[in-house]
Amino acid sequence: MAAVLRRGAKFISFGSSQLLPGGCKHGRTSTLSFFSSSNRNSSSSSKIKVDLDGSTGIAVVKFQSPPVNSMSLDFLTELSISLEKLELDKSCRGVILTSGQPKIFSAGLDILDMYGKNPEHYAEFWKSVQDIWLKLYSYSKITIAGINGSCPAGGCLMAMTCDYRIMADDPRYRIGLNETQLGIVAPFWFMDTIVNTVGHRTAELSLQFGLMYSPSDALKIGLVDQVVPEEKVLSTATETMTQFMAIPDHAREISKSMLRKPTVDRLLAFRDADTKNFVSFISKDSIQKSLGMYLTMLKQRKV
Ligand SMILES: CCCCC/C=C\C/C=C\C=C\CC(=O)SCCNC(=O)CCNC(=O)[C@H](O)C(C)(C)COP(=O)(O)OP(=O)(O)OC[C@H]1O[C@@H](n2cnc3c(N)ncnc32)[C@H](O)[C@@H]1OP(=O)(O)O
Repeated sequence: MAAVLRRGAKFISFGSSQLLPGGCKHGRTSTLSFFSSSNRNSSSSSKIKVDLDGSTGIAVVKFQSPPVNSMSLDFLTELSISLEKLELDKSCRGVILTSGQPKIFSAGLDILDMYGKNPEHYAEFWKSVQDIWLKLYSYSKITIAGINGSCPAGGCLMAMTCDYRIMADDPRYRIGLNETQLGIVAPFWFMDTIVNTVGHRTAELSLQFGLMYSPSDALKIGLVDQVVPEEKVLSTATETMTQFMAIPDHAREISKSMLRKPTVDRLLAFRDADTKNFVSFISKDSIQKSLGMYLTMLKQRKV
């Protein structure tokens, strides 16, 4: 187990928490680009860039929220709007989710949205997390995650909602649900999602230890479907998308929906209770204290 936890990685410890391997720092500015060809349809909000190629029907949705694409309320709202527009757009058949930030797919939920705020904010934030999961887990179009960097917690959850996951072959990158390492508990629908992805036994170990996997270990347990050199992540995602597109949409869509509906329905049935649970859990003094210490440690650590 220790080998799975630590192999090849330089972890930074704080209390019982382990961080992802460090080493990368990020610029906080980003450059937006626009395509002029009539077959391409680009739009860019501040945190999400969408490039839809009308000739292939493939949209690339790029996260561009420096430094680490953390999923803040703003990020989630912008992503939700972009996904909704693409779902309504008949010229789009598939969406590739990837990152425009170096070395990070997404650092997961933005801890600043879960720290030092009031209960109304926590409830609004949590509903937006539920919303993006519901949208992606029941998305009618094909979704592929091009995981070109580390992908902890909420980042891993988002990748797991996709129909297929391709991860860059860089031993410094990690993916997994590390919530217990932060002293928090992954909600039941995070758990359902990982069980559906890797199976019950692997999910038990993964969740209890808060395991973060290297790309090759993630491939072994089926958390990702393919590992390729980083420069090939997008081209492999496009090739894979073409294979999905060869299947009649209605048959693929109905199959996906039948497989995922029970999991989606479970959150829909308990959505309000789940929000209340989250708000009461995250508002606890002890949890706030842990999150505060974790944030301080994240900001202080220099590698
Ligand atoms: C029984 C009832 C249950 C009810 C349910 C209750 C609770 C469930 C609740 C929550 C579930 C949460 C899921 C989550 O997603 S929590 C978030 C988990 N994410 C992490 O732990 C990742 C932490 N980050 C890292 O390990 C590294 O930052 C990373 C490897 C991603 C990148 O390393 P790098 O060295 O490149 O960059 P850093 O210098 O560490 O970071 C730069 C900058 O960004 C800030 N930051 C990093 N991650 C986050 C984050 N998730 N949110 C907010 N801010 C983040 C970091 O502090 C640095 O800031 P600054 O110093 O530049 O100001």
